[in-house]
Amino acid sequence: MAPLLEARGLSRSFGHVRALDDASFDIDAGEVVALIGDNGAGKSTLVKALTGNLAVDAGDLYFEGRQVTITSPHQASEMGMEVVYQDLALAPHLNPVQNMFLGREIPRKGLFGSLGFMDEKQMRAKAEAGFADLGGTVRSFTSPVGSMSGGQRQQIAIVRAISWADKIVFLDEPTAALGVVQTKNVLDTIKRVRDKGIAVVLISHSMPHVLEVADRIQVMRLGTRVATMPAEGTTVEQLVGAMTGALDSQTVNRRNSATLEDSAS
Ligand SMILES: Nc1ncnc2c1ncn2[C@@H]1O[C@H](COP(=O)(O)OP(=O)(O)OP(=O)(O)O)[C@@H](O)[C@H]1O
Repeated sequence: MAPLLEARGLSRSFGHVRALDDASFDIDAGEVVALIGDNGAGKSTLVKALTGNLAVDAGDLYFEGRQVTITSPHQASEMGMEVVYQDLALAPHLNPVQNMFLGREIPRKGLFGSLGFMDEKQMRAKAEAGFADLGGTVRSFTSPVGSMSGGQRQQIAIVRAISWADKIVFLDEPTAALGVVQTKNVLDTIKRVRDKGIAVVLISHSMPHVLEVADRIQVMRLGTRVATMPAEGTTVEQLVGAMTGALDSQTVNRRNSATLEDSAS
């Protein structure tokens, strides 16, 4: 069966920097694929190219087996794909329900048709169902999200994304700057998203998190995919080796061990 989303030979340069250099990618429905690579390897650029946020110089995209051109984030949304960026793009003064429907309010039908108001009751019910479904730990639907913890905000952003995306959610460093308990909650949320049949693309620098939650790992180096491996049976040392190019040498040298320490902390 064809992958849900596949990229072949994507290239994109910024001046003399080849951010993507013949890069490939693929993900199946209901699969968690981690995208790893050193700083500047091209992970964010690849996600932008896959979700209509960046035009490529060359390469082809296939969605559910059909060749497609995705020219805007709106088009990606319509196809069932959402991106959760590191800044989460939540409005801090609004509550989780209002954030979930920001820009997508459900109009209330009145005697004279849509009056342009949000149907608060309907939105709240949908939001609560979304959170209950994912077993999230968000306790208040009425407090501003700015008053909530980083882990809760991350979960709100994920629930918002999957409320609108039924095919693929892209998460850019969702556990960065989170504590142990909050990280666990977010990783559990990712697993439940996968269990709903929604594919998850996870950009992460944390190898332990990647190994815990991903089904498959795609390694990028210098703008291209250099390795794809199943998470099961793969070690942090092998991932670091693939990222740095040391895998073939079978030796994890001192520098890699240091990188390992950094990423595991
Ligand atoms: N808009 C841009 N203008 C110029 N150069 C860019 C632009 N976007 C990305 N690049 C360059 O492309 C390369 C790949 O960047 P990208 O952000 O995709 O890497 P990354 O793997 O996501 O890195 P990180 O882990 O640090 O976020 C880098 O050398 C970066 O400086």
